[in-house]
Amino acid sequence: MDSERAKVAELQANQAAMAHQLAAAKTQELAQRQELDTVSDEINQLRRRHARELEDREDAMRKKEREVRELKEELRMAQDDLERERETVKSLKSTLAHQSDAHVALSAQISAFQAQQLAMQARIDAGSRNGLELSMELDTARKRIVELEKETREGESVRRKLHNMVQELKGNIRVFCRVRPLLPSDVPPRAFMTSTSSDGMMTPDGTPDPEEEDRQREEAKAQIVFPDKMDHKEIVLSSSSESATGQERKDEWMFSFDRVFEPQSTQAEVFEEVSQLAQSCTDGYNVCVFAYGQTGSGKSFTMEGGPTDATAGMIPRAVEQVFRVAEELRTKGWEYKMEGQFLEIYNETINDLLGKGEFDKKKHEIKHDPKTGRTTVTDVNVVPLATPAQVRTLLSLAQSRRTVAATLMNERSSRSHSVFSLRIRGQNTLTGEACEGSLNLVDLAGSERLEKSGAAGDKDRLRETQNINKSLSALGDVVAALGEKGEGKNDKHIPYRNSKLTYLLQNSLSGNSKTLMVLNLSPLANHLNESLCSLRFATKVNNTTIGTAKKQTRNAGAA
Ligand SMILES: Nc1ncnc2c1ncn2[C@@H]1O[C@H](COP(=O)(O)OP(=O)(O)OP(=O)(O)O)[C@@H](O)[C@H]1O
Repeated sequence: MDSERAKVAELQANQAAMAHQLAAAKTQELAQRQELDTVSDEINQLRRRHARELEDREDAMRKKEREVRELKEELRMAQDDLERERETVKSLKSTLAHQSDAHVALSAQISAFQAQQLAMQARIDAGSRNGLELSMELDTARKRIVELEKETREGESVRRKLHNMVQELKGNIRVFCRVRPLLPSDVPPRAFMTSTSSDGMMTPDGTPDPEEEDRQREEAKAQIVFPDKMDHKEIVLSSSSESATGQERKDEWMFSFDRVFEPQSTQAEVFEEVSQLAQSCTDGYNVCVFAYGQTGSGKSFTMEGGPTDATAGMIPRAVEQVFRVAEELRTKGWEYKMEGQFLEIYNETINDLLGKGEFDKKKHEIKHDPKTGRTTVTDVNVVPLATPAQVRTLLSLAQSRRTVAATLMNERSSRSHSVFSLRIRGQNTLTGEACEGSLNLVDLAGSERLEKSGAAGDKDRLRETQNINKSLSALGDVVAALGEKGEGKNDKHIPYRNSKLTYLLQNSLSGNSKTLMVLNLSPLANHLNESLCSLRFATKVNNTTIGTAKKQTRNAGAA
């Protein structure tokens, strides 16, 4: 039993020891559990910290990546900038290269200019040494210019006097004669058909025969010769006919004038002779140029002319010359004012060719001022003229209004006298001189006699022709009376009032003026008698001396 007891005691002791051990193990376990809790807390804390750190790292990583991207973008932009800069540098380098070339050239130029400047300076130095001498010479030259200007003005007065003396010596009525060329219309085409054809008019193939053409043209021409090849003053007309006894009879008529123009003469050649006269009106004279002759003889062609410069007639040429002379005289102190009028005398009635409307219904009266010698016509348009172009416009306006009617002799025959008048007033601002002249350019109506014009059967044409003949014979009477007066019959009455034409031109026909008659002749054989009548009339005019032309001067400032 004891052993049992000992064993129980031992077991109890073991049990106690084991309970003790168990308690110790429980305490240890508790401690270890607490330790485990602490460790797992620590682990959790570590995990959380680690997770936070991981997050932080990832954030940092993303930030870094963003920064890297931004840096890459910046790098790309920087590279672009760099590229551009490189390009700029390249172009700047090339500009620099050019600039340096230019610089080299400019430096060379500057050197050359410097050399020139030195040379100039040397010349200026030399010049300034002569300066005094030069200014003295300049003074002398200035004085000489003043003297020369004075001499020029005096020379101009002398020229005017001499020019007018020459005109006077030539006679104050002068006559030119101009024969117009044969025109294609003078010999109709039918006339060129040979007379050997069956009907006496046609070639076998119906074309004109050139030889026949020449022969018939020669036949159509009057026999006119110009024997005076030196001075061109003579014209001889001849005709052959059969006398009553069957013998050939040759008649010859010789006339001489101041100048005879052959058919091939140009407008410029005719104007060369007229120009001197036209110039007189700027010197204060009344100048009158008439074109006289039968219808179709070339009066309008001579006075007005054709549309080209070469064919321009006396009116446009004279007007251009007056303007040109006036401009030249401006340097000598002359200031000119010009005005123009263009009238037509038709059936003894005055028409204003510059008036309004188709036909002028106003009644115009001619007035002469005995004090100024000025002629005016009431109610007509007097146009101030400043340029030759204005005159040309005025002439074409007038031309379109001229009364034209058909006659046998010229389809657009002018049946009226046209009178273009240019009045010129001059004043010399340096010498105080003043003058007033006029230029009348008259295209007379056809001078043919009644039976020739075919007018006898037509009442209106008959009246026209009678009026034309009346005024042309009145012109002849005035010229004849002026001639008698010029020969000493001082009390001789001059019948200016017998026609509108002579009354209008009274002051331009009297002894105070210069008159030129251009006799126009047709070259046709069947106009021979008419040509002879015209030549006789012109000879009567040519033999007339009507005294000395007087210059119209007035006090400066007078109207
Ligand atoms: N010198 C010339 N050169 C060339 N053609 C001319 C010449 N003279 C006149 N003519 C021409 O002759 C024709 C008749 O001339 P113009 O009309 O000048 O005659 P006119 O005498 O004025 O006649 P009218 O009395 O009918 O006015 C016109 O066709 C004109 O062009």
